[in-house]
Amino acid sequence: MATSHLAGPVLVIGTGLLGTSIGLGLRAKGVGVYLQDISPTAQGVAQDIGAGVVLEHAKIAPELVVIGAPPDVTAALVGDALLAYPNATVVDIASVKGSILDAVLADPRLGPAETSRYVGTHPMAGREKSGPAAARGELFTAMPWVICAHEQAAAERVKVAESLAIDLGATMHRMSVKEHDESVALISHFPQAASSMIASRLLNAEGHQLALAGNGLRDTTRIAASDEKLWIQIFSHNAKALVPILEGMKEDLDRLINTLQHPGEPGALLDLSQLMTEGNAGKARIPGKHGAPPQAFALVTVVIDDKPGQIAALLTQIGQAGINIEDLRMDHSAGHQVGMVDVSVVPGRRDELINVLTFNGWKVAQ
Ligand SMILES: NC(=O)c1ccc[n+]([C@@H]2O[C@H](COP(=O)([O-])OP(=O)(O)OC[C@H]3O[C@@H](n4cnc5c(N)ncnc54)[C@H](O)[C@@H]3O)[C@@H](O)[C@H]2O)c1
Ligand SMILES: O=C(O)C(=O)C[C@]1(C(=O)O)C=C[C@@H](O)C=C1
Repeated sequence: MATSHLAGPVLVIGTGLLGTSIGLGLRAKGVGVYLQDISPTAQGVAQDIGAGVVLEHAKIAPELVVIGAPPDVTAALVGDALLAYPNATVVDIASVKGSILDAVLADPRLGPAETSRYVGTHPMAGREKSGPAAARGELFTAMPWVICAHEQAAAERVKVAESLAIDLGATMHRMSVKEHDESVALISHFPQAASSMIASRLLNAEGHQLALAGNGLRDTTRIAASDEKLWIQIFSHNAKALVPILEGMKEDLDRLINTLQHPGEPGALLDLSQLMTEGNAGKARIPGKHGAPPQAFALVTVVIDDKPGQIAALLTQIGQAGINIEDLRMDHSAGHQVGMVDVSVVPGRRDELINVLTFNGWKVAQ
């Protein structure tokens, strides 16, 4: 078993999607994990799938307590844990950081001895699903994990918080709560708002319109399926940072509407072209895997028969050729017994992959 930086045990309070994923990841590293949730079902399911053992009694001395509950109860749970476990480091993983730090520091039950053991953190990994059954131990691998140590946090406590991120295979980013909240407003909270707004346009769509839905719509609305209860808390806690970004979007939208109201006027096409090229440039700035510079992978589309064993056979073939798959996605062609598999590889291996697959009888769409 891989060695861990944390000695454990770790107590996870709030065993939903994130808390259970943390438990699974730590168990895979051999770290002892206790689980606690206000919902007996949530903690029972987390235990059943191997994320740790349900805490039956309060007599434990955890090295680390992770609060994995929703943002609106997080600060109170941080305070409770700092008092209940006087030697433990306590971290939270909520999607907003400033409002929680303010509430922890204002908690009348806590003095400097307690608050110095608290470190706010935020793993930038998740899913549009919630609850322990959706948890994945690998969720954090190569994903960013933000550490927002406040000014009075003790250095050794920050180190424990960082060990959690490292043990789960995440890449660490240190920043202040203000930098964090402004950053996630742009790269997480705004995309969620935009995706929800796009999907809400579909409420009155006709069946025949929706039947034409392709990847464009699916790509832009995946996170519209996210948990409403969680996101009303995230939006309201980070409203100050989110509003200026929405104002900017409003300006762009007004400009686009204006242009499209008079598409034949001089300059209109240039305006549209600018919208697209600015979007292209923004998209190209999103880093690749492991925070590496953006890298455009080459896409090879393989048409496969829609029958058992085809994908496994395709992947085996690619593996035997020694070519690493960077990304994979599959679509079914409506009404046809075929599937389209998009295989992403580094551009230098694209031609070789096409040759190997074609030689072995696979149908490559070019
Ligand atoms: N979902 C994501 O993609 C994501 C990503 C990063 C961080 N986060 C943050 O992680 C936290 C958990 O999110 P999630 O998606 O795992 O939510 P979730 O709904 O799947 O799980 C939350 C769990 O907390 C429990 N809980 C609620 N109140 C509690 C209390 N008082 N005591 C103990 N347990 C309590 C619930 O019963 C539930 O099991 C949130 O703060 C969220 O902002 C979420
Ligand atoms: O992948 C997703 O489903 C997510 O929305 C995850 C995501 C994100 O925006 O990247 C959402 C909220 C969390 O606070 C962190 C991660």
